[in-house]
Amino acid sequence: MFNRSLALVQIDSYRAYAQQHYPSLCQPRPENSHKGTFGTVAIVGGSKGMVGASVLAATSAMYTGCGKVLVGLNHVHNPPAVFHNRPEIMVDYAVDMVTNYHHIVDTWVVGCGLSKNETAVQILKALWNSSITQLVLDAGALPILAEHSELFPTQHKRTDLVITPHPGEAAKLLNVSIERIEQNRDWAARELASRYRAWVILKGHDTLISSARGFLLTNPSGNAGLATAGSGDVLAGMVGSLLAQGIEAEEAVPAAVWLHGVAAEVLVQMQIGPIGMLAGELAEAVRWVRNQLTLIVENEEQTTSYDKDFI
Ligand SMILES: NC(=O)C1=CN([C@@H]2O[C@H](COP(=O)(O)OP(=O)(O)OC[C@H]3O[C@@H](n4cnc5c(N)ncnc54)[C@H](O)[C@@H]3O)[C@@H](O)[C@H]2O)[C@@H](O)CC1
Ligand SMILES: Nc1ncnc2c1ncn2[C@@H]1O[C@H](COP(=O)(O)OP(=O)(O)O)[C@@H](O)[C@H]1O
Repeated sequence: MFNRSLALVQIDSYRAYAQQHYPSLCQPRPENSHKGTFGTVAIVGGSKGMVGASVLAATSAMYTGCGKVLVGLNHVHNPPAVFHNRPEIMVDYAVDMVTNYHHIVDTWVVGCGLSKNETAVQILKALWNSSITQLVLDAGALPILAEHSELFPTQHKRTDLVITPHPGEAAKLLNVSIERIEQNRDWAARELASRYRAWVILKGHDTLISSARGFLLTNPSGNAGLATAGSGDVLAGMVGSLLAQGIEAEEAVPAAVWLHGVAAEVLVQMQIGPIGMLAGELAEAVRWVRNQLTLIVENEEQTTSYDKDFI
């Protein structure tokens, strides 16, 4: 049993940091907003046995504040039971989603729980060669990119391409060892950014972010509680969500990584982790932090006292 006593969270320093670096995160919702105001994210993934990854990404996209989320499942026609307590999510077969829904989707997030097979390759190829403007490639999409480079011309015209490799995936993309990546993280992030003309989130302790032009940033937030199954899926959903909300990639990409790390820090402050922290708990903490950042605080010394009821 974890300690359910009232936890104190030092949210004010996070708010001050966000106001300086990620002001869009601090904007309260306009009174006249509607679900279309904050964009639609499509998650493509969830192959047999890994549907949970797509649910985690979709849930975190909604908790991060986008208006609508669709999930396109590879292989599984009927939404599995894991979707039953998430009726907010629109679920369809991935191939149908790519064909029929592209006009309503702002940001596509491909790869969470996606197994490598011919259908997955064709889905990614169709999206890569389409006119969609915002594409986030995570997890299962990355080995496809690495192994079928002939299908994915790097001279694309996409406005925002984001790739989110962990060191194992970066090693495959660059055809080097994981050790080489870990010893040369700056080089790896820049090389991938330049090769794919993409924003790169090179994950792990001290996550590195590279812009397509090679500008590097080391994310200051997070902890080892993030080393848990599905926390990368949560991050992918968050990146897609902030982009779909119309936040420029320059801000949205590092902001998502920072917010993800802050949510993990808040959970530790609440004595939920680092050991045993769950990706689903992380997604809920993201919602709480996101809302806290939008509050206007009159007394800067104030420390927000918060109960663990949001979990
Ligand atoms: N509930 C679910 O459905 C879940 C599905 N997941 C999905 O499972 C798929 C594959 O994930 P797996 O965990 O099996 O395999 P991964 O490809 O994530 O990891 C395979 C190997 O890569 C290396 N590696 C990973 N992270 C590293 C790091 N930070 N530093 C150094 N080496 C590292 C390790 O050797 C690791 O065993 C993804 O599509 C993912 O979305 C996972 O996210 C877990 C949860
Ligand atoms: N020791 C750590 N310190 C900080 N962040 C970590 C640590 N280990 C993992 N993370 C973060 O957790 C996430 C793990 O993502 P990933 O490896 O894709 O896992 P999964 O596939 O299970 O979702 C990444 O955002 C990564 O940066």
